[in-house]
Amino acid sequence: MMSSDRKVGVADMITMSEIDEIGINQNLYIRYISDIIYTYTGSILIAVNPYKNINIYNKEHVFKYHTCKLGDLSPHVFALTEAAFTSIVDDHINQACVISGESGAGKTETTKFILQYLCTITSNISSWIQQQILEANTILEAFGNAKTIRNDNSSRFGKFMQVCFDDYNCIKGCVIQDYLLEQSRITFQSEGERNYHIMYQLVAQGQKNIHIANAFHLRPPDFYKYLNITSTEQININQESMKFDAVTMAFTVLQIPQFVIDGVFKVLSSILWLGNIQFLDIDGEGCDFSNSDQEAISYISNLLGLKRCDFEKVLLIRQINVRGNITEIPLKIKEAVENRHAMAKALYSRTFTWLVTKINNCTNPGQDGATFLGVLDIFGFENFSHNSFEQLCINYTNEKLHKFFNYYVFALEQSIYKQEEISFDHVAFTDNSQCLEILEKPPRCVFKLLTEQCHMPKGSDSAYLINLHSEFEFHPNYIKGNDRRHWETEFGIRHYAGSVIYVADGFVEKNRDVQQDVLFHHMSCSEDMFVKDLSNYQDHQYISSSYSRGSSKSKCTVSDTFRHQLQSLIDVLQNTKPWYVRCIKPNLTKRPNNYNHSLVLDQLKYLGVVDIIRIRREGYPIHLSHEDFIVKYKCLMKDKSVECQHKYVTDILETVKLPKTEWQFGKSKIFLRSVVHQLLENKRKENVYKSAVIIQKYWKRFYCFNSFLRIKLAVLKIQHAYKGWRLRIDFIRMRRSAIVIQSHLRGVFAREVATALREMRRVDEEMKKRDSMYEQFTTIQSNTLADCERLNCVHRTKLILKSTKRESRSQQKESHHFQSQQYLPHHRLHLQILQRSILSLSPYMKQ
Ligand SMILES: Nc1ncnc2c1ncn2[C@@H]1O[C@H](COP(=O)(O)OP(=O)(O)OP(=O)(O)O)[C@@H](O)[C@H]1O
Repeated sequence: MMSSDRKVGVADMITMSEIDEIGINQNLYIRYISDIIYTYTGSILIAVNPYKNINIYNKEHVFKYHTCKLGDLSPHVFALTEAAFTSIVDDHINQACVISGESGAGKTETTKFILQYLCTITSNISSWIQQQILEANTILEAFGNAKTIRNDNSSRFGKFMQVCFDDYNCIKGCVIQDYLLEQSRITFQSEGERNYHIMYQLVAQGQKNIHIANAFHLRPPDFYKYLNITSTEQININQESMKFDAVTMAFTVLQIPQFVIDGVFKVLSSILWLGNIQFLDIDGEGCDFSNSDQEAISYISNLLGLKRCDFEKVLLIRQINVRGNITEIPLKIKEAVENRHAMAKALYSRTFTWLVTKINNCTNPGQDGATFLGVLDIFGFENFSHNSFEQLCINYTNEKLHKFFNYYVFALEQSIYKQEEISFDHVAFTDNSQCLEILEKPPRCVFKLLTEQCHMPKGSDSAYLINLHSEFEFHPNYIKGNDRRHWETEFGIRHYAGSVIYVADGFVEKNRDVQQDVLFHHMSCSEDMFVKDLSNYQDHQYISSSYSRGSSKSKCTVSDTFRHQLQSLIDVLQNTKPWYVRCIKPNLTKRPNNYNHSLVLDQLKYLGVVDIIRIRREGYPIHLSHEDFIVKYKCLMKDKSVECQHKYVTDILETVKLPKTEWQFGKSKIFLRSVVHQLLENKRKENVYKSAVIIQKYWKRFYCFNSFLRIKLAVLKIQHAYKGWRLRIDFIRMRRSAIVIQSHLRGVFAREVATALREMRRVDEEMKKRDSMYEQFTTIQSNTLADCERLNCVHRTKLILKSTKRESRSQQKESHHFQSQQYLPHHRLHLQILQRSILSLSPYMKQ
C-alpha cells in the first residue's frame, strides 16, 4: 500500500506488479484526467473514485464529448453515455448502462453524471421533463440514502432508471424501478451510521421553523430514539435545513400538491414518535403504555388522523384470523416492541414505494413503445463482520448480474465461436452458475427453504439453518463451517467475489415482512388524504403475490418479491445493448490521492475486468455476417460488383492490408479483433466523411441555386408590381393635374367667350340701334322728301338730300370703321386663345 502522504498517480497503478503478473497492463488503456481515472476495456468503463470535486463534469465537458465517438477523447463517463445515446439514435436499440462496484465506489455519482449528460444534450426541447427527472433524484436521495461507515451518502436501495426517448431522440419521460430498500435502518443503525437523510432534514427544519415544528409535532434531533441509536454525531441544522428546502422544491417541480407533501412529513414524524414508545410489561403476559408514551400516542394518532383507541389497540393487540373468526391476543412486551418497529418500517417503506410510483406518474413517458437508455445503480457486493438477510439479497443480486455479465461477455461469445467453427483458445472465466443454483434453483435452494420456513406457523431461524445444513452440506458453494459452535447460528456461501458468512438470526422474520394490515385498515379511514391514499396503495408485494400465486393466502415473502423483480430486470437487460461502468474504490478511508493497490486489484478481479481484458485480447469481439460486412465496408472498394461474397470480403480486408491473424471466417460470419475493426471503422468513416462532403457540396449548390432562382423570381415579381403601382400613381396624379388645368382653362376660355359674346351682343345692339336710327332717318328723309316734293322745292331738296346722303354715308363709314377698328382685334385674340386651349387640351380630350 502506498504511503498516504505521497501523491499517487495513474502511472503507479498501471505498473502495479500484480497487474503485470496477470499480463494485462498493455491492454489497459488508462489516461489521466486530473485525478479521476477513467479507462476503457471495450465498452466497459472503469472509473476510480477521486474522492474530491474535479471540474470535468460541467457543461463545457458535456458539449466536448457530445457527437464524439468512443475513444476520440479521453475516457469519460460522458463518452460512454454518448456512445450509448448514439447507438439509440443510429440503431434504435434499447441500451443499458450497468453501474457496479462496492459501496462508496461512486455508482450513484456516476448515475447522476449520466442523467445530467442526457438531460443537457437533449434539453433544447423538453426541458421540464428533464428537470423533473433530475429533481426525482433529489427526492430519492433524501428518502433512500443514508450515512454508512463506508459512504456518507450511501444508496440503501437499488434502482433502474429507464430514460425514454421519442422518435426525435428527445427525452420523453423516465421510469424508475426500485429494489429492496433497507428497512432495518429505520429502527436500527450501526455505530457511526445514520438513519435516512430525510429524517434529519425534517427535524432540522423543525428547529429552524416553529410553524413546521408545530404542524408536525417535531422535537430536537436528540429527542428521537430512532435517530440516536448509536450515533452521537451532532447534526448541522443549517445544512440539513437547506437540504430540506431542496427536497420541498423537488416536490414542487414534480407537481406534488402541498397537502400530500405535508402528509409525507406527517408520516415521517409519526415514525420518529413510534420509536419513542416504551411499553410496560404486565406479568410477562402482556404490556401497556408508560406515562411517557401518552404524548407519543396522541401525536401519532393526530398526525395519522387515527382514532386514539384504534391506534392503542394496534400497538398492544395482535389479531389472528382462524377460519373467519378473529381472535385478539395481547402482545408481550418484546412482541409489542418488534410490532412497533415493524409498523415504522412498513410506514416508511410504503411511503418510499408510494414516492417512486408518484415520480413515475409524473415522469411517465406514455404508452408508445419508445426506446430507452436504462441506468442500473445497484448495491455492490457486501461482506461485513455481521452479514444478515439484506446482505444475502444484495450478494444474490450481484451473482445474478455477474452471471448476466458472464453470459454477455464470455459464454455467449464462446458459444458463437464454436457454432461458427472458428479456432480460438478457450478463455477461462469465473463462472458463478453453481453459486446461483444453490441460491435460487427450485425445488430446494437457499431462498426456497427460507420461504418454506416463513409459511410454517412455527418457522424459525434455527430450523431453517438445520434444513440448509442437511440439504447443502456437500455443495461446493456452501460453507457449514469448521467451528461446530457456530453451526446453529451461521452458514456461508462461496460467492464469485469471495466467501461470506451469514448470521441466520432474524432471517425468517425479515423475509416474512409482516404486513401491518390492521394499521393500514385504520389508516384507510384517516382524515388525512395522503395517509388514506397510502393505506389504499397496493404494495408491490401484494401485486406480485396476486399474479404469481393467484391466492391471497400465501403471500409472497420479501425474497420472493425480490427474486421476481430481479428476474424481470435481467429479462429487460437481456433485450438491451449493455454498457458497463465498473466503479473502483481507491481506499477505505475516503481520502483523495490515496490508492490501496490490493484493494483496487481485488475489485478489478471480482468485477470481471481482468477476465474481460483477456477475452478482448484473445477473442474476436466483432462479428458481422458477410452481407452486413459488405454493406458496411463496400465503400472502401472501387469495384462495387459482388460476385462471390466470401471473395469480396477477403478483397476488402486485403485492400486495407489487414494481417490474416487478426480476422477469421466463420460459417456465416466474419470475426474481427478490436484493432482490426477500429482500423476498418476509421477508414470507413473517412470515406463516409468524404462522400458526405461531396453530397453536401452538391446539395448546397442545388439548394443555393434553387434559392437564387426563387429569389430572382420573387424580385422580378416585386419589381413588376412596384413599377405598375408607380406608373398607376403617376398616371392618377397627372390625370388629376390635367383635370385641374382643363377646368382652369375651360374657365378662362368660357369667361373670355362670355366676355366676347357680351361685347358682340352689345355691338349688335348698337348696330341694331343705329340701324333703327338709320331707318328712322330714312323714314324721316322719305317723309321730308315727300314733303319737299309736295312743296316743290325739288332742288333744295336734292341738295339737302345730297348733303344728307353724304353725311349719312360718312357717318355709316365712320360707324363701320369704328366698329371694325374696335372689335376685330378682340375677335382675333379670342380666336387665338380658343385655338391654343383646344390644342393644349386635345391629348386629354381624346381620352
Ligand atoms: N466522480 C466523482 N467525483 C467526485 N467525487 C466522487 C465521484 N464519485 C464519487 N465521489 C465521492 O464518493 C462518494 C461516494 O460515492 P457514491 O455515493 O456514488 O458511491 P456508491 O457506489 O453509490 O455507494 P453506495 O453503494 O453506498 O450507494 C460521494 O459522496 C462523493 O463524495
